[in-house]
Amino acid sequence: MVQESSLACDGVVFHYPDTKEPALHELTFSIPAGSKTAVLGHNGSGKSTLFLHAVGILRPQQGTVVQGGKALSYSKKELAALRRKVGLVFQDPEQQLILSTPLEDVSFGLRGSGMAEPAIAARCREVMELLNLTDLGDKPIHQLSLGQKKRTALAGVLAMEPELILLDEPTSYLDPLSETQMLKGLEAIHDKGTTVVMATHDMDLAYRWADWIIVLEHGRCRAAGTPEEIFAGREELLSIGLGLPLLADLWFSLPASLTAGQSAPRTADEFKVKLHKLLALNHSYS
Ligand SMILES: Nc1ncnc2c1ncn2[C@@H]1O[C@H](COP(=O)(O)OP(=O)(O)OP(=O)(O)O)[C@@H](O)[C@H]1O
Repeated sequence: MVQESSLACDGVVFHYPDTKEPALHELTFSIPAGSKTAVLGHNGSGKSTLFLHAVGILRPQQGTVVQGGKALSYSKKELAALRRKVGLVFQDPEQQLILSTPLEDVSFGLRGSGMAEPAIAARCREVMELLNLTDLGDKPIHQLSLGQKKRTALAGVLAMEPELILLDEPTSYLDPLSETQMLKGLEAIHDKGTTVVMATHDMDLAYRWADWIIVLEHGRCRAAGTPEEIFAGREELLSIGLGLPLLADLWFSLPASLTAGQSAPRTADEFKVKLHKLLALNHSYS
């Protein structure tokens, strides 16, 4: 069965003015609809440039961007529809937050969509509760911490209920509690059928969170697949040059005779269960 794609690129080339190398270099990949996709890649590999193409802020000089099965044509009407369907959360919340308080900012897009005031209030309440922002609704944005600002920027995008949400480094600089709150919000929107795509340098997060992974290198797609395929072994991981997730590193450091034929565990709990089984099995043969 061919899996429906939420976002795809076919041979996309994009060169910023006055730069030597293209930022996107015949980039081709597909992100399955309904997936939780992590986009991995070194600094400068093209992740942010790709996201700007996905929302139509940048337009490829060659190739096509496909959203919901349709190649973008960049007509005014289509771009307006695209921005309702695809939400982008910037790495730096300062680029996104434009009003004075979280409540004003989160309701801004909804007001623009012509929604009635009681429905706007209910939607804002729901997303702010989901991201633990309820008590901060009227606080001046410039007094919020970075984690609170990042969650406010996400709330503004979630309120619009996009089909596809793209997040550029959503958990960078967050403490563990803020990261958990952010991931809880993403889980809730994913459960409703939204495709969630995040660019991240956090290999441990990508490893435990994603169900589809894309690896960019110099603006090209170096690898794409399920975490099991991408993180199939130490050599593959090292050849991608992005470092090993801790759990995969520990798993692959066990004797191969013990782990043969088994996929590496993706959460600490899964790791403990697999390890206990291996130890029990090994003990019964000794
Ligand atoms: N506005 C710009 N003008 C010129 N070059 C740019 C611009 N924005 C990005 N680039 C270049 O395009 C390439 C891809 O950058 P991009 O920001 O997409 O990478 P990234 O993978 O998101 O990086 P990071 O992990 O550091 O956020 C880099 O070589 C970068 O220097």
